[in-house]
Amino acid sequence: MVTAYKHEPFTDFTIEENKLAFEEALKTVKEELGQKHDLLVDGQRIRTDQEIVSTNPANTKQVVGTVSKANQEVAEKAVQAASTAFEDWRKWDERARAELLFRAAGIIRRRKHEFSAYLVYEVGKPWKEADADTAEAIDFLEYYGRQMLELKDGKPIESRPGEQNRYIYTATGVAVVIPPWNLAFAIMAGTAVAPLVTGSTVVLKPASNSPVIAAKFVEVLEEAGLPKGVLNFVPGSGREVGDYLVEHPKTALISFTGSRDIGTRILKKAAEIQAGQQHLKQVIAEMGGKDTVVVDNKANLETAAEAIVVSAFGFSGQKCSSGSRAVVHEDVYDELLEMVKERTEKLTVGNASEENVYMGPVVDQNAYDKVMSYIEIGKEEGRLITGGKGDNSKGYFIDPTVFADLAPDSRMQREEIFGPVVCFTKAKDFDEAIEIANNTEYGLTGAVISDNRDHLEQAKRDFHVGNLYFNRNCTGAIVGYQPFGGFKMSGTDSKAGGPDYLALHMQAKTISEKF
Ligand SMILES: NC(=O)c1ccc[n+]([C@@H]2O[C@H](COP(=O)([O-])OP(=O)(O)OC[C@H]3O[C@@H](n4cnc5c(N)ncnc54)[C@H](O)[C@@H]3O)[C@@H](O)[C@H]2O)c1
Ligand SMILES: N[C@@H](CCC=O)C(=O)O
Repeated sequence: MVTAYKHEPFTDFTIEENKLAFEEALKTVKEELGQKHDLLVDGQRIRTDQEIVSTNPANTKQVVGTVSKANQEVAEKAVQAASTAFEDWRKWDERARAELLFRAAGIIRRRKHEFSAYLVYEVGKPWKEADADTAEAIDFLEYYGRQMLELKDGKPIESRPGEQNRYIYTATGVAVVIPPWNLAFAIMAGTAVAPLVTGSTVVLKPASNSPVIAAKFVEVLEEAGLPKGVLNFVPGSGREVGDYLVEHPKTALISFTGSRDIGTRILKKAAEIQAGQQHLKQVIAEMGGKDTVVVDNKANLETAAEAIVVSAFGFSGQKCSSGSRAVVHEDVYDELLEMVKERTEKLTVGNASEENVYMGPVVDQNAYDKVMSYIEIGKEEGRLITGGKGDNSKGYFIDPTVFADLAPDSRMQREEIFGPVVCFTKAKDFDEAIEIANNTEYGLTGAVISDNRDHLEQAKRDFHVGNLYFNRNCTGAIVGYQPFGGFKMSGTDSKAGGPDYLALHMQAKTISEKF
């Protein structure tokens, strides 16, 4: 019997003991930084001459680790190993596969601060964000393990006298898993273990900004007892290794999380039938967002200001769920803008390894350049209220930035910026606010701050997003509580951390027997 699923609690760093424990973990991990991490193919560790050097975005001189880099030859071996291992792994008892996930969750829970400390150094996560990322990784392991136990006997269907019918789920085959760097632990771990627990084998190509945390996770799975070939770890270039894995005729399932451009490229490539391919590839693609906080005229403005600031600036706006747009009723627009400005100016920006830093850096030079160029566009399209400055002398720091008076169809209000920038647009009434909120090609998350029940009901019906929140921020979905995934160009709406997610990784089989 397993206990009922409950999400992993977040660490309260105001408790001295927790704060000291985290500082200790940061110190220990700092001493470990710079290690070399190998590829893993068919249970064999491989060290290559070519390496990915992972550095701390808050202090670019600090090397977090170097990770061997796969090429197409290694990728080929990884697919072949996964294909061979599949024949045995798919026959494992579902309970044994689920228990492996529970063991891995236990290992991570015991070393929770160590993993969070790696996230602080590798992607510049402030303490709380790093802690939440690790907690979510644990949640995915615990939740998907339990989901597999629920699905292991299939789902009930009707039988008739003399005829017994069954509906069961079977494993798919070789799964290629391509995660992003932003929820560097949670999404990487969650998207890797979902196919694993269903009996598929995995080739994991981590994001190049966060390969060290992925290498640490692979070690955990080995320690938990994962057999050789079942998970193969091949960090490498997206174009070279990513494309190769996606196109491979033995790839049966692709689980991608990342940008719209790469996601749509993968969907297209996966649809092309390769020589020797005998199946259609299943694709899960969770992509970008342009997420809106809508504020009504009858609303608690304290709640609204808090929701806008948390949604926009948590992890420096580098979440697909980040609320980069505020669409506000004209009656409360000026007052709310002033409240958001005040709150924003109180936020602390700095090296995420220090306590009480609200916002760390953005992840790399490309991200820095991209966000700074959007800030220039913002100055032309709107009115700069606060922020707007960056400093990349030591790390990639950008001030939390607020723009006002953006046209609904401006570039700032349509394109994903993926940085600490929020843009205000005025709406004459609630109907117009929802219309503006829906006017992007994305449909991932959204929030409505309103005390008007009719308007909340209207938003349920008409606000076209996969994750809709009322009277709170639009980030921070919790596994098992707020299954996550978007509409439109935000993806295939797979709802990670939800009851339907595992089924997307399997093939349903109907078995009918006459007596
Ligand atoms: N919807 C979601 O659940 C969700 C969650 C997190 C992030 N995101 C989105 O991810 C993006 C940020 O992450 P990112 O910068 O890592 O995205 P990205 O698209 O640049 O990269 C994602 C992954 O794809 C790989 N990749 C790159 N080129 C490839 C190719 N040609 N073939 C195969 N793989 C390739 C990368 O190496 C990385 O592992 C944002 O758009 C964000 O909104 C979405
Ligand atoms: N699931 C996360 C976002 C993942 C994308 O970056 C959230 O709900 O904030």
